[in-house]
Amino acid sequence: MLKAAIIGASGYTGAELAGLIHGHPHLTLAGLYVSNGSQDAHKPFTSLHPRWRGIIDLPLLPLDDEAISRIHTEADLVLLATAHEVSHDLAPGFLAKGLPVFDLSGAFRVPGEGFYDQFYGFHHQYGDWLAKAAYGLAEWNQEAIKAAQLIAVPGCYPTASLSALKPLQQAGLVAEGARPIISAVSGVSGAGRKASMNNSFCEVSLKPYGVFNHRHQPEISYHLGKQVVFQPHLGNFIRGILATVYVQLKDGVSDQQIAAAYHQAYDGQKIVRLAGQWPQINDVAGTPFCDLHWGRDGNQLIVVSAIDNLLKGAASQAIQCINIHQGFSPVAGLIKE
Ligand SMILES: NC(=O)C1=CN([C@@H]2O[C@H](COP(=O)(O)OP(=O)(O)OC[C@H]3O[C@@H](n4cnc5c(N)ncnc54)[C@H](OP(=O)(O)O)[C@@H]3O)[C@@H](O)[C@H]2O)C=CC1
Ligand SMILES: CC(=O)N[C@@H](CCC(=O)OP(=O)(O)O)C(=O)O
Repeated sequence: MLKAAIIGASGYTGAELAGLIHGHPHLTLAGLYVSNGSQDAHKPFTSLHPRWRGIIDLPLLPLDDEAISRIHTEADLVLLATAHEVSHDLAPGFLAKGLPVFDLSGAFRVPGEGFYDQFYGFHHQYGDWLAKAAYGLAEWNQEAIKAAQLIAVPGCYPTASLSALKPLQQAGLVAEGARPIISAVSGVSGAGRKASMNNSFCEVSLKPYGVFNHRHQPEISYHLGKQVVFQPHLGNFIRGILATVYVQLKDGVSDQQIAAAYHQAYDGQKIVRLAGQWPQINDVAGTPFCDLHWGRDGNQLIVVSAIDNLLKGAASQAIQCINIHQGFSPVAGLIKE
């Protein structure tokens, strides 16, 4: 069994990771950590996440110097379920000790001079690690994930969007001049567990946000190799993302070419399902799946992609990355085989 330490374990994605690792055939928990000074330090994990009561009876430990030394000596791998700047600051220390790091934040996803200053509001200090990190889009980057010590698990909207778009782009079916348009709705858990006015129950209402300035637009464009228009919306539900993607096809693209692109990409991949009907959030919430379906009218293609933002959009994709990195079955701990 490999011992996995989770930093940020009281948060929404951290708690999902704890549950997945607890049930994983080859992984065991090597500590659940929160910030040094967290108001939740030393509380039982289950006092915040009672659905794990009687199952994961571990305390939330403060990440002080002693805890960091303990992780260095006792853990086999580290999961960072922390904010971007926190991951940026923490990852290099664990990497320097030789530990593999799986980071759920955006801190190591997109290389490029000035990218973090512009889209994340901080100056990136670790260009060497940024350049070496593998982008953990599990169905697409297996060789890089296997080889890297640092895996940057993609954002939730990028996972839904890239899963829909990459087969078409790889097959060369997308019209040259036109930008694919992604209109996506996320549940409120996408904003994390910390209280804010935006995610308070009485304030949440279906609405757009981040118009022309959301950091996932450049993440999607960079990893697709083509500029996209990306528009997120906040929905009044807890978990899940539904992304509707509008793609202009090249002249002459046949139905068979579209189907072949998706089948070539995903046949044999158990997590991405070609649903055969329009996906809906209820079919994927609480699961590691990404469901896809498409329809066309002439050169206009619409692809719909549905995921659970906390799972395929974060925690279960991190487990897929660990599985690939360690040579386990790619779906170990996620789907019964
Ligand atoms: N929510 C989602 O759907 C997705 C989130 N992500 C990314 O994953 C990361 C985690 O997101 P999410 O789970 O939603 O966030 P939450 O806000 O729910 O949780 C953040 C966690 O980090 C802990 N934390 C904060 N500061 C530190 C610190 N200095 N050292 C150690 N632990 C710290 C918090 O506990 P405390 O403050 O008590 O210390 C808490 O456990 C973020 O980078 C997010 O962008 C990625 C994809 C999807
Ligand atoms: C609803 C909501 O607020 N969603 C988050 C996306 C969360 C996510 O994917 O995480 P990364 O920040 O790690 O990329 C947002 O739009 O910022």
